[in-house]
Amino acid sequence: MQTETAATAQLPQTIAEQHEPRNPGMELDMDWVMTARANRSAIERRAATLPGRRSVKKDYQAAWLARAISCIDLTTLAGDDTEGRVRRLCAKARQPVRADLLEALGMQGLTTGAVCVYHDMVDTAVEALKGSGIPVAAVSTGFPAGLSPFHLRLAEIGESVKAGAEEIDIVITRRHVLQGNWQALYDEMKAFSAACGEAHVKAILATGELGTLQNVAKASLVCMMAGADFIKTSTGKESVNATLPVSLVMIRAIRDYHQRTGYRVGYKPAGGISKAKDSLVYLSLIKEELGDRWLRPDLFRFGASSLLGDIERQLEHHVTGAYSASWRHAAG
Ligand SMILES: O=C[C@H](O)COP(=O)(O)O
Repeated sequence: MQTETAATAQLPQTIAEQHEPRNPGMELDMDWVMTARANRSAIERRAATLPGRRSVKKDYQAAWLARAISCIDLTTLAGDDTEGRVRRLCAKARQPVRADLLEALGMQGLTTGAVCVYHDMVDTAVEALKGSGIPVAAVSTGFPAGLSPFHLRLAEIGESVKAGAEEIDIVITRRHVLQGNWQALYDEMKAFSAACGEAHVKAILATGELGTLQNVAKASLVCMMAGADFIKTSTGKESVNATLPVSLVMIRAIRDYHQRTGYRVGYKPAGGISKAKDSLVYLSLIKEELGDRWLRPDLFRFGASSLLGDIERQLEHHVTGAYSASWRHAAG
C-alpha cells in the first residue's frame, strides 16, 4: 500500500469527475449464476490473514485515512433523526476533519463521499449540502426490511430522486434469494434500476440474512446483471452486517463481472465499521483483489455512522501526538 503520499491521497474524485461508464446490466445468465461458487473455508482462511498484516504507518497511514474519509457515505438512519441532526451531519461531511489538522496534513478540500439518510430527510440534506458537490444518498424501497408493496417501493425511489437524491440505496427481497428465485430478484432489481434513472443505484443484499456465502455470490451477480451501480453488504440493521468473508465473495463477484463484461461495479461494505484500522483493512483488501481503480469514491464507499470520528482522532494524533476524547467527535 505504500505507493501514495499524503499529498496524492488528498484528491477525492466524485462520481461526476471520474466518468466511469455506468453498468448497463445484461440479460439474466442463469448458467453463470448457477456456476457461482463460494468455498467457505478457503474464504475464511484468506479473510483471517487480512487484519494481521503489517499496517501502513505515519504519512502513508494519514493519506490512506484521508482516502477512507473520501469514501464514506456519512450515514444517519435512526428513527429519531431530526433536521438539526442531519444538518450537523452535512456540515461534518463538508468539513470532516478540523481545518487546522487538514492544513497541517496538506489535505484541504477533503469531504466525505456522500451523506446517506432516510427519504424524508433528503430535502434537508440536499439543502444543507448545496454547492458542496457532495451527493445525497437515500435509502428507499421500504428500508430496512424491503417488504412494503412493490408499487410503493418504486414510488419511494421516484420521490427520493425528485427530492434531489443522486444515489439510491435499495434493499432486495431476501426471500427471492432464499427460495432461489433468481428471475424474481433480477426483475425486481431491474425495475428498481429503471426507477432510479440518472441516480446511481446501490443494491443492498442484507448478506446477514441470505443464509450462505454461495447465495451472496449468486445474488451479487444477479444484481449486477440487472444494472446495479454498486452492491452493498447490509442495511446496518441485520444482526450480522459487513464482514471480511462476505466482502471477499462480493468483491470477487465484482471482479468476475468486470472480466466478463468490461463494466466496473462499485462495492459498499456497511454496518458496524467504526474503527480507523478496520477501514485500512478494507482498503487494502480492495487494492489487492480489485486494484487501485476501485479505491475511489465512484467505486468504493463505506456505509458508516461512526467511522469518521475514529479516523479524525487518528489524524489528530498524527498531527499533534495526542489523542482527543471520543466524545469530541460525536458527529460522525
Ligand atoms: O448503510 C449504513 C449503515 O446503516 C451504517 O451502519 P453503522 O451505523 O453500523 O455504521
